Amino acid sequence: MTTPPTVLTIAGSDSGGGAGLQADLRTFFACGAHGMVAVTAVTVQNTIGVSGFVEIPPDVVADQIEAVAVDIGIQAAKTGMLASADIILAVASACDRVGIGKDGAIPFVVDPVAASMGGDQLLADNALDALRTELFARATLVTPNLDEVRLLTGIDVTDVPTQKRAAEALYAYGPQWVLVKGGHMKNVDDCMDLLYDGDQFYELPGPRFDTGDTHGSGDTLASAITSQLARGVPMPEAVAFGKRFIVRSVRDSYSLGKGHGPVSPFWRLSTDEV
Ligand SMILES: Nc1ncnc2c1ncn2[C@@H]1O[C@H](COP(=O)(O)OP(=O)(O)OP(=O)(O)O)[C@@H](O)[C@H]1O
Ligand SMILES: Cc1ncc(COP(=O)(O)O)c(N)n1
Repeated sequence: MTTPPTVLTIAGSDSGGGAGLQADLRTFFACGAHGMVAVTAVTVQNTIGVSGFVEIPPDVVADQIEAVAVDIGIQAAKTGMLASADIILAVASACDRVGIGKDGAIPFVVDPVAASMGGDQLLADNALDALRTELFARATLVTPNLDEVRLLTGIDVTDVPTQKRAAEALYAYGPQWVLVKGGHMKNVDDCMDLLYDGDQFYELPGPRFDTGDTHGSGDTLASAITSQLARGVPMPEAVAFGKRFIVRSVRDSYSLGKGHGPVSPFWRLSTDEV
């Protein structure tokens, strides 16, 4: 069998299996990629919320990245929960050593996870600066949701013009591409994500499903995009694929436990095409 593209997630574990590295690996698999993991934190989590987490020592996070890079090779990488400024610094320098990032050969998707969908904090307050200066500057693509946009830029996105202004503000931190996700936009019937390359805006419209079962939607979207970048697909097409992928996965999300159920990439295991 042909070796599939090899992709790395640098992310936290969700014991409930809905988000985090579990969602990333599930999506990589559904997209035909070989998934690898540098674990950053182990959360104690279910569908109701996150009751705690322990961080992996920063040098162990860096060692995981280097171990897979020197042996297996990485064709694209993404980040999820990074927990602390020290882990961010360790990830940034490991990325430089192995060539991950816009100045290296390996596409790098930075999903600036700050909190769970239930509002539990997953990133230390003092880590926002490191996220902006160390990771955004190295990123091929950053994929903030509207709460993360507010934390990172102070901009309250309420419509398409403010979504565009936020994309411009985030682009100033140095990523090659910015995707401002519209899942948290209030009082709208659709979910429009906006891609920006410093010059052109690309609108990615999509339906809004009336469901609370969207746990892991951000991770799933970023992982689907990463799996395409690993194949050398150009960014606008990779993001368009990711959007089609997440629309199907939210449509097929399922209820689990007493809280928010996960989005599901299982539809991709049937013979249906996106
Ligand atoms: N109810 C919904 N119906 C359809 N698409 C949705 C819905 N909610 C989110 N999405 C899509 O899912 C993706 C993730 O969006 P969102 O803005 O919710 O990011 P996120 O907050 O990082 O996700 P999460 O925290 O739930 O993992 C986007 O493409 C968004 O448009
Ligand atoms: C380990 C981990 N990583 C990421 C998320 C964000 O996902 P969501 O916003 O759907 O809760 C999470 N809850 N847990």
